[in-house]
Amino acid sequence: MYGSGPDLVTALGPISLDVPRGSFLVIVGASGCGKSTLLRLIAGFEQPTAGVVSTAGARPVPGTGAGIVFQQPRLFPWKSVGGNVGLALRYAGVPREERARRVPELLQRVGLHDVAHRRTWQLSGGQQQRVAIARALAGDDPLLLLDEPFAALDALTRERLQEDLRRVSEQTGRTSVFVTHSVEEAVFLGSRVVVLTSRPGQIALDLDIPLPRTGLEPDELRALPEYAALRATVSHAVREAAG
Ligand SMILES: Nc1ncnc2c1ncn2[C@@H]1O[C@H](COP(=O)(O)OP(=O)(O)OP(=O)(O)O)[C@@H](O)[C@H]1O
Repeated sequence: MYGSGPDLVTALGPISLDVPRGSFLVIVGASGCGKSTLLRLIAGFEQPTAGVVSTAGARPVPGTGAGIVFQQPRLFPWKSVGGNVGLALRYAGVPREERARRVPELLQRVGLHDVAHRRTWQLSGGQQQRVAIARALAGDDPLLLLDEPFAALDALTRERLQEDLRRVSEQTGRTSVFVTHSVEEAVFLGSRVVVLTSRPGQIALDLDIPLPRTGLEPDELRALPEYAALRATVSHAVREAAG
């Protein structure tokens, strides 16, 4: 709950979710249903009014244990692309020599190895969001939290970033929680999709996405009949949940 008295807002209803290590959970729901609140609870930025949140068996401590990517990349404009990633490594306590080795590695992962020396404001929106993802991966935190990271991007860039994030999540084995409005994005990225009802958000659908995580090209995956069926199921649940 937020606020009090006449300003009281119950953002989320009772929610019980267990996210196994290594899974990719996508939370979908209408605007204002509490998706970001749920993510902020997991990150430890908010405390639940009732109930318990625990990550890796302990109460989440803000700023530790999770790499976070927001809708806007929030990069440091006075630093180069590599400098932004290097700073995240420094905050994570990585020594200088190791930082020099790991910055190019992380940039390679998100397809930005050739722009390491550019200023971040010289990059496109999609490239900036790639830097934000590299930065979130830098801490080696087991958890990756992403709050509508691709919402501000054009459709083609968004698709590319979804494809790269799916690959990176497989390669790094991070446990990911990703918030979106997009059913398409949810089914493509998630190993599991949870649809929330409108506020106060509760679980309307909790669906495993048993699609192959490796071995298929993105277009092959999107062309599978099972893909279309899952998309239809989630889409139906989103419409029902919005009331
Ligand atoms: N700090 C706050 N103080 C008061 N109310 C808040 C606060 N943060 C969120 N809310 C309210 O809680 C509800 C859920 O907000 P939240 O941002 O979690 O929803 P959301 O599903 O992420 O929305 P969107 O998809 O539009 O980003 C909304 O009604 C919002 O106005």
